[in-house]
Amino acid sequence: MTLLVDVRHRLGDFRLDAGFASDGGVTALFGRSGSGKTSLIRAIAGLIRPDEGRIVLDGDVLVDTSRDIFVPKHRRRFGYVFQEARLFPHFTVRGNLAYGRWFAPRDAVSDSQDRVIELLGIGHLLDRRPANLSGGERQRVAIGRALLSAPRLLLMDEPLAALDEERKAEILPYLERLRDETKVPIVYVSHAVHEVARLADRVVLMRDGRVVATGRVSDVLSAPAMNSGMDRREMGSVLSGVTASFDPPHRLATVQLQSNVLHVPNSDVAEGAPVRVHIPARDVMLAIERPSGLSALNILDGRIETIVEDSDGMVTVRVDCGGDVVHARITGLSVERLDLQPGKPVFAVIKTVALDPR
Ligand SMILES: Nc1ncnc2c1ncn2[C@@H]1O[C@H](COP(=O)(O)OP(=O)(O)OP(=O)(O)O)[C@@H](O)[C@H]1O
Repeated sequence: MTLLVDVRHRLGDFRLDAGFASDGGVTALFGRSGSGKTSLIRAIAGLIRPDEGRIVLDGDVLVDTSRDIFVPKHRRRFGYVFQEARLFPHFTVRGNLAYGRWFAPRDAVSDSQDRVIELLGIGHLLDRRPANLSGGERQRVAIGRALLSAPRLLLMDEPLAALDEERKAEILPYLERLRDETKVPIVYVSHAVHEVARLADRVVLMRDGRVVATGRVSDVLSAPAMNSGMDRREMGSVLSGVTASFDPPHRLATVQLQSNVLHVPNSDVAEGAPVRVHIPARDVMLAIERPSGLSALNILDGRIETIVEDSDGMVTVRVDCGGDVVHARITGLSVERLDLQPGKPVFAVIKTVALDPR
């Protein structure tokens, strides 16, 4: 699968001038409110006809303004999941799913209904109407309906934004299964760094209608790329590892990184499963001696690579912990007091609660 997007479009005073390429998996359009994520995904969906540009999926030209090509929305065969589920209130869940299926072309190879129902855990809800579902359940049905239309591409615009934290946590594992167990490529709009860190393969970071960075999650969500488009408080590091063991009584997984291990809470992931851990830089402290008597479970030894001063008086320190890069946001005063400088060995103390398993 190859998706090429390159569009320019004016909306009142706002100018969208953005492009990216994706070769499958989950591509997150990420950025602050008003950066143009929704406008860009609407252009991909065919809900906006761009002033200029091209959109090509697997060689199929959907938009090419120079040749006056614009394939209308209903002929693109994309699934769309919005912030709110938009189910048909008078249909049961079964009826809503059947509606999705009805749109699938006869010759389309789609996941079977049973498979989709199982994947999203909605088998016990089939006879209910949307009014009798929780927000998270409604959203799972909306995703099921979109999947059953055999989409070539699934577009998801802040699908979790309307849900409370508990519902978000409930639905995220289903989105992970969707990513891992179906072949449908996904473009996923979000302004929540944790969600993107967990779900996305690639990130397209947007600001003021433009793409300011694009690449692997671990590269784009780390400082300093984040500086260019995100709230500094959200800066962090994304580390990839493998679950080495799981301790059910304490609900703690041990994650093997390149040369360190991390203890990650609230995770019932299987041993051997790949995991991705997002560590907000503000939740990392630095020490020049190995601390003892601390409640923090994760203390990694490393060496300072760079120290970057931010305009707000805070400092971002990049620490190489045996091949994994961890960023710490600390005060300039701490840098002076501890005499921190590139090359100096340090210990990165990570509040365990800050870790989020993939
Ligand atoms: N039809 C329109 N006419 C004029 N301005 C518009 C129109 N649609 C969007 N905009 C403006 O374009 C900018 C980008 O909006 P967009 O919804 O794409 O951003 P976003 O990154 O998705 O934001 P959010 O996370 O808040 O949804 C905003 O400033 C918005 O006010």
